[in-house]
This record gives sequence, C-alpha cells and structure tokens, in this order.
Amino acid sequence: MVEAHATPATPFLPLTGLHKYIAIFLVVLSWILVHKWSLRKQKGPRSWPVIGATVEQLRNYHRMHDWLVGYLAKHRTVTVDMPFTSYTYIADPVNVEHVLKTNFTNYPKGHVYRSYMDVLLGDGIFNADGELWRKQRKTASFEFASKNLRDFSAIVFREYSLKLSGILSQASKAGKVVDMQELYMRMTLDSICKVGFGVEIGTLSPDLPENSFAQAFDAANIIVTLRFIDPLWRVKRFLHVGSEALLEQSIKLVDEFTYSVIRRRKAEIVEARASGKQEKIKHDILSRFIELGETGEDSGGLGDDKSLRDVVLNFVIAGRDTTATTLSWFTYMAMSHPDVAEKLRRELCAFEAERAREEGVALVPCGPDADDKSFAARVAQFASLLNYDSLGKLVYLHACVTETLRLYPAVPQDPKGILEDDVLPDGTKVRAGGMVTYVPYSMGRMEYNWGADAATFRPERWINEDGAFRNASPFKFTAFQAGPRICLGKDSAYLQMKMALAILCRFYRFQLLEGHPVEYRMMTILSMAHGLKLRVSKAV
Ligand code: HEM
Repeated sequence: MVEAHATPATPFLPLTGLHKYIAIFLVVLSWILVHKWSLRKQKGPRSWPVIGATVEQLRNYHRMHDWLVGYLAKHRTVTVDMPFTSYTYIADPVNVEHVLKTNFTNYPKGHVYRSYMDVLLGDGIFNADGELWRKQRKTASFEFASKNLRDFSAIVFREYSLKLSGILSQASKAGKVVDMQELYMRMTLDSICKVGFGVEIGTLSPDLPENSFAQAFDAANIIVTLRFIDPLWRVKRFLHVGSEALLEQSIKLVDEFTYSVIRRRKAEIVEARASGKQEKIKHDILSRFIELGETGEDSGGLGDDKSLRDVVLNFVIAGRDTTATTLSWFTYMAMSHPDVAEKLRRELCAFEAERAREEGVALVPCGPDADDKSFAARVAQFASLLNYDSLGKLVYLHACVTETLRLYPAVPQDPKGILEDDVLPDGTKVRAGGMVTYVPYSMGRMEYNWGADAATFRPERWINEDGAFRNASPFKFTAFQAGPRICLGKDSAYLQMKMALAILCRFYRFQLLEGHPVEYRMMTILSMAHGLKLRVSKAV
C-alpha cells in the first residue's frame, strides 16, 4: 500500500525561481507607482525613488540659481526631493510673507541648517533661534539704532572709499588691470572691522598685503554651502578627507584671526580703563558684547571668547561679503549699461555743484589734464560733501543700488527649517523636518512679481512720477529678508555702498577686461566666481 504523503496546508504557493523574480518585479513596480502617485501634484524636477532629484541638482549645481528660475517661473512653488528630506522653494510674495512673518515661529533656522553651518557661524545671530537669537538681536539692534555709530560709520566709509579711490587712481595711471571684487572685499572687511570691532586691519593699504584670513573665510563658506547637497559630507568629516579636511584647515586660520581681534579689543578696553580714559572705550558692536559678558547682565552666556568669536564671524559675513558683492554686481551693471552710468554721472555732477553752493565752497579746478595732486584734492573735496543726509538726495544712485539687489541679491536663497507640518497660502503642504527656502534671486526675475521686463536692469522702475524713490513690499523685494529677522544692517549697507559708489562713479569709468567671464559662484553669498577684472580710467 502506498502511503499517502499529506502536504501541509499553506496559504502561499512555493516560489519557483521565475515566481520569485515576478514577485520582486511586482513589489518594485508597486513601490514606484505609489511613489509616482504621491508625487502627482508635486511641482519641480523629476524625483526618483530614494535619490529624489539629487542627480539633476548636482548636474546643475554650478548654475543652481538659474536652474531654480526656470522651475519657479512655471510653478511659483517648487519641491525638490533629496535623500531623506525635501526642499521647498518659494517665489510668490504671499507664501514668503506667510513664512517670514505670519507663521514666523514655525520657520526657524532649524537644526539642519544649524548643523551644516555650525562650524563657521557657531551660535552667532545668523545661526541662532529662540532666546539666543532674541538676545543678540536686541543687543545688535541697540547698536545699529545709535546715531553715534551712524556718524562714526559715515566717517569710516568715507575714509576707506578714498583709500580705494587712491588705489584706482594709481591703477589708471599705470594702465593696470584690477580685480574690483577683491578690492571691494578688502574695503568692506577693513570697514566692518573698524566699525564693528574697533580695529584697524589695513588690507586696503596701497601695497595690498596678503590676506590669508579672507581666503580661508571664503574657502570655508564655499565648503559649508556644498554640504547642503553633498550626502557624504559627514563621512568626509569623520575621515578628515577632501573638502572637509580643507574646511578644518580654513577654520583654524579663520579662528586665529578672530581670536586675535578679540584679544586686541579686550586689551584696549583694559588699557583704557587703567588709564582712566573712559572715552577711549569705544562703543562698537564687539565692545557691547564684551561688556554684556562682563556684567553678566542677562547675557545668556554671550560674553565668553567662543561666543565673541561667533559674533565677530557673523558680522564679518553680514557686513563684508554682502556689501562687496553688491558693489561688484553694481559695477558690472554700470559697465554693461553705459546709458545708466552716464545718467548717474549727471546726477552726481549736479549734486556736487549744488552741495558746493550750499556749503559756500569753490570747487578745486580739475580738468582732463589735472595732475595727481589736484585730482586727489577734488575727489577729497567731493567726499567731504557726502554724509548720511546729503547721500539721501541721490535718488538715482539709490535706485541703481536697489535695482542691482533685485537682480543680484547678495543672499540669493535663504532656507528655513519647518517645525510642524503646515500648508502654505497657495495650498502647498510642507512637512516638519524639511526645509522651505525663499529665493530672492528668482523672485527678482519673475514676471508675475515685476512685470514683463522683470529680467531687465532698469533703475527707473524704483522712481515715481514725482522723482522720489518708490519702495516695494519687503515680501516681494526680499534682498534684505523681511519680518522679525529683517536685515539689521540695511541702512548701514546703503550708506557704505552709496558713499563708495558716489565717489567712484563720479570720478572713474570702468571697462571690463575683454573676455573676462562674469558668473556667480555657489556659496551662501552671490559672489563672482572669477572676480571682476577691469581697467579703470579717470573721468573729470
Ligand atoms: C547689501 C548688503 C546686505 C544685504 C543684501 C543683506 C541681507 C541680509 C539678509 C538676506 C539677511 C537674512 C539672513 C538670514 O536669514 O540668515 C540679513 C540678516 C542680517 N544682516 Fe544683512 N545684509 C546686508 C548688509 C548687512 C550689513 C552691512 C550688516 C551689518 C554690519 C548686516 C547685518 C545683518 C544682521 C545682524 C542680520 C541678522 C538678522 C537676524 O537674524 O535677526 N547686513 N541680511
């Protein structure tokens, strides 16, 4: 008798080799379909399972701002998936107002941004949230509101603009090519160190000394920006290799410089106190933070050397790069729009004549054949007519600077963390833990924000029928951010830029070096990748 072999009952059929492949295929297919279904309403670059849009983003990294312009022109809000997270980019003022003001508390810098930038910015104002941010904002706001600081700034900005003019005068005589961006960076670094920290560092002296701090600072800035799209940066940091190894070295150099500034300032304060000369204790921003730490007055741990280091570096990034970058793009715009440069020169010449009349001074004679001495005397005389109030009369200059910032905002994109799930006014859902970024570079180029000529450099758009400056909503013109974290240095930046540009555009003409490529570099600031090489000639 043949024994019957009972087969145990099973709900599944045993999988043969072929069945296994079919099953895997079906699982993958359904996963892809679910992924596609979940993205059906998403606007932006194509997203692949796991890697999201990383490949497209990496391929476009060098031109990322323009890559975003393309998508934001079509969609106003764009979502870019990355491994384990997604970035939402916004260009519609209604959404921007929601993020920067209406629901401000839901959009802090956030831990992702902080973890990327910590090595450079530490706990400084740009990288802080909550109480730490509020405390620094209060102290710094107090400084920026002071008339003393404003008057002192005007003197410093004038002095350094004249130094720059001296360097350009020599370059024009020698027919030398200059890198204008580099010169602007030197001028703004010297200025912020003097105004912000009370120290003279002299990078704009006529021999243009080697500036290892600035080089290390730029390298660090480029590398931390790269972290946003480099999924391997933590591994590199752990292994001390590649960009992260370079970052470590750069930060070491940056810190050496910064701590030396702090030591110098502290020593000066001690010396001033010992000699009983209270008036020598200057009220620059760094001194305010040092005092705060000493008194322990609600300082929240802001006075130790590491916090002071963070204060200094945050103000360097705020005050040096932004202003120098804007001055560089302005100069490029003036060179590529001769009609604008000429109109500006006419405004400056008329202003010079009027101010001289007001002050009852005779202008130093200075024609095309003037020697160096008369030229320098005339430039210095013109500079002496410039101050906070008189610069306010230069409406066309103000419009040219603002128009430059519309198209070339120094901070081209500015990401925020998301604390809780939210829905933006246009219906876009954003998830806690992700990031939402408003994009000033794109916003300035959108026809839905500025009309059909959005991409054209046209300063006149900022001037109304009565010839006065016409403001725009800060949620549409976002170069200085908006809401509770709006830039604290806006007025100071305009003061410095207008002081320098009034002098340079009145007395010089610029010509781009033939074949010099002008394009931005990917970092937190919109600086020019190859500098701005040009020839300069006197215009009297
Ligand atoms: C053209 C020049 C400038 C532009 C376009 C500009 C733009 C900006 C932007 C977009 C932010 C927001 C950044 C963020 O969210 O992290 C900001 C913040 C800030 N800016 Fe400026 N800035 C300029 C010049 C300056 C100058 C000269 C100073 C000071 C010396 C300054 C001080 C600050 C400070 C302290 C903050 C932080 C505000 C906060 O988080 O509460 N800025 N600026």
